[in-house]
Amino acid sequence: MKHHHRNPRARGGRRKSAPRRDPLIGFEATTTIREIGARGDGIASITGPDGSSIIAYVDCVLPGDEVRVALRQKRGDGYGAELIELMTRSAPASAPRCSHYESCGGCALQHLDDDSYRDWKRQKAITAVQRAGIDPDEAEELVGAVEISPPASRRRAGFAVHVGATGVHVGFHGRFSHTVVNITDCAVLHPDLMAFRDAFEVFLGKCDPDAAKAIKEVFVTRADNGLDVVIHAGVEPGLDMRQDLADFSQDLDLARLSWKVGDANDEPVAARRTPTVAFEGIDVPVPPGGFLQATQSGEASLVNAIKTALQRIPARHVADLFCGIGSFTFALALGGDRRNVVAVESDPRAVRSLQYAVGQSSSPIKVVERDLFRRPLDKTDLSGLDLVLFDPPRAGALAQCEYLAVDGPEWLIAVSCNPATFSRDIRVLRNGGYELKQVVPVDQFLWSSHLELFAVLHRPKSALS
Ligand SMILES: C[S@@+](CC[C@H](N)C(=O)[O-])C[C@H]1O[C@@H](n2cnc3c(N)ncnc32)[C@H](O)[C@@H]1O
Repeated sequence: MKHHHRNPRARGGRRKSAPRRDPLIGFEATTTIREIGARGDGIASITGPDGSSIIAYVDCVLPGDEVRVALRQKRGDGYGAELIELMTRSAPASAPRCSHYESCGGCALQHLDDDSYRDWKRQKAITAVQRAGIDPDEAEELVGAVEISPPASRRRAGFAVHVGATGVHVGFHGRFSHTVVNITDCAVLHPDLMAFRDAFEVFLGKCDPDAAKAIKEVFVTRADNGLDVVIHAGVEPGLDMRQDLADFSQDLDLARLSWKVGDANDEPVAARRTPTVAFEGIDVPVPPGGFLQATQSGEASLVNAIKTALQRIPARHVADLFCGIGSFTFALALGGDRRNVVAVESDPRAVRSLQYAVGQSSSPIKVVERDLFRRPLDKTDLSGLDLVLFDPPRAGALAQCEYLAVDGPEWLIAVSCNPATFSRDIRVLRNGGYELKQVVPVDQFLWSSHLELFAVLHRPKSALS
């Protein structure tokens, strides 16, 4: 299959402007893609000018593709390389699902057909399980089918903003550049987020350009009762901007719009109603920019997996660690039977939101503000628990897992957004006698290389004696 498709966006190998410190930047070569790597890009070896072998990471390619590439930036043990020419396509590729695929850096795997994509994600989960020390056949058996969120379902996004001589740009950063690509269509974001983006671009075009230039990013979360928007800017908004934003919020019926400068707390500029999400029918206020699972269907997959696991876990006393505003807390406390839950979280605003919802609903939940990296639950805290669920940020929960490995309860549920730290943490728990019983891969970041993992672990009481 010959293509000879010259990439129109490739910038060629001889750029005059920026001084080149690394002589390999800009070096061009022809090669064949070996495999798709963990970040979703193609991996190939090229021969450098001195005959040495260099690893190149190339976007939007398939294994077996013959390509001409130019090295653009140092990346780990190799170089991020730009596709200059797709000389031979190895297999039919899926047509791009949006008009920005080649220029926008948001998706890495749109060009895979649906089956290859599903296999790639499942294999990523299997690899993570193997890296926890489990042999390939067992890993293959443990990992279930991938639960993939549908297109147009992502409910939170951060748009980069650039206002300058080239006009107003609201979108995502391009591949190998700091340019903001004005995304006019997107196959992954919920239509409400895209409608906001379009309106915000028009709004900025009408604002005083100097005031608009201060805006760097805008984060949008789709709560159950409207959008929660946080604008990140270099300076405080002036009076005119405040008034314009209040009008804009009213026109778009936004739930809340806040403004944030640096690390300062976000200041609500238009708080028309408190954004809320419902967990097990209980409305929980969402703090500005607060964490939610990226899609509603991903959240539902995780909650279903928890409820299914609870059917065979005889738990009365449960801890929900890194609980956020309670995506799983209410399911643990109220799903099927009532259980006593201790919910632990370090973000004070998330703690206050959850506390408020617990108070309103008289749920059997105690909310504790605590930094679990510095002060993991210890032997005393863990005694009396039947089940601990932990859902840490990307860094994982190493310190907590070290305590669990020694003094943890019979059952654990691990939820992870980072397969690398998942493998490390599960390895620690297995060394403590836990057995991995089940892994469900949940894909909330369609066509990206990200993957969420849900796992159930069990340590028979006899293993401790
Ligand atoms: C991946 S989110 C999960 C939140 C919640 N389980 C959910 O599904 O909505 C990770 C949570 O860990 C919290 N977190 C981060 N570092 C923490 C720490 N050192 N101690 C306790 N919680 C922390 C974050 O604020 C965030 O709410």
